[in-house]
Amino acid sequence: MIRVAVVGAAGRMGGRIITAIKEAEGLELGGAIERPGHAMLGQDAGSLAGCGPLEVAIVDSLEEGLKSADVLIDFTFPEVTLKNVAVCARLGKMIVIGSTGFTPEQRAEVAGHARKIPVLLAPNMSVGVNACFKLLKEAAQILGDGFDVEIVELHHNKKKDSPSGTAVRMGEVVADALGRDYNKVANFHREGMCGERSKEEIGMQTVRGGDIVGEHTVYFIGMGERIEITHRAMSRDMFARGAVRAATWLQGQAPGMYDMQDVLGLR
Ligand SMILES: NC(=O)C1=CN([C@@H]2O[C@H](COP(=O)(O)OP(=O)(O)OC[C@H]3O[C@@H](n4cnc5c(N)ncnc54)[C@H](OP(=O)(O)O)[C@@H]3O)[C@@H](O)[C@H]2O)C=CC1
Ligand SMILES: O=C(O)C1=N[C@H](C(=O)O)C[C@H](O)C1
Repeated sequence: MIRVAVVGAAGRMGGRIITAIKEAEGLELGGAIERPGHAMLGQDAGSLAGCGPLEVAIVDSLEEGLKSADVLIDFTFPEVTLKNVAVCARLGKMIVIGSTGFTPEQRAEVAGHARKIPVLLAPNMSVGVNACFKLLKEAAQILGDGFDVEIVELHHNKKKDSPSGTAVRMGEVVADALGRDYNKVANFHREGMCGERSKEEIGMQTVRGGDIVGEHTVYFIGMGERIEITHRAMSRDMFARGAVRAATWLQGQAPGMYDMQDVLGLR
């Protein structure tokens, strides 16, 4: 039995992940962690998630929450995850990271800890989005420099980071395939007399509102024709199932950085 702890247990993703653990074969919830002072501390994590009591109370100490766990699933925020991955490295526990919004420096810090433990970091755990990454690479290679690339993402009004981690990865995949540096060609802002569009830039647009789970469209816009590759998430459950699949896949892996492309055999 693989014992999984969940940090951010009372969050939108935390509850879905706890339910996915309960529904999965060969896994059980080993710990549930929330931030100090959280109103749900002491509550049964399963009851709070809506999947029935699991006899695991939500605690505010990561060390305590990890005592009966082999692997941690972390869907929180970069600053929180950085502290958590350091604790996991110290305790020799594996970690699956779904948090988004990392700077390149923060990603490098996570990778430093991956010298000691297996770390899976993926901005999107869904099979569909990971298939899209492959489709985008191929589309960019076929279409080349003759098509302008624009990326639009839509999310709920509670999302804190922008653009989404998925949109950033889509931009990186397309930029790589076109031989460009994403950090140099991403254009996040057009306003006023900003001039004609450059050939190299990749436009990154963000929409926030209501309860949209997550939608991403990459436009390849040519002269007289346009290709759109879109992924729409209808619920958070496939992200949660992806995270649980990743936690299972990590068992027995050597220390290092992995992502969902490894889990799904898409490398
Ligand atoms: N990789 C993927 O497939 C997906 C990634 N995500 C990402 O997951 C992250 C979380 O998203 P979501 O669930 O919607 O966000 P939520 O805000 O609903 O959940 C985050 C939870 O973490 C808690 N938290 C904050 N600080 C700490 C701390 N120090 N220790 C423990 N828990 C803490 C929050 O508590 P409080 O609210 O009280 O601050 C909250 O309950 C985001 O970065 C999002 O982009 C989301 C969906 C899919
Ligand atoms: O915050 C969210 O909700 C989501 N975040 C991820 C991201 O930033 O890409 C994945 C998904 O789109 C939902």
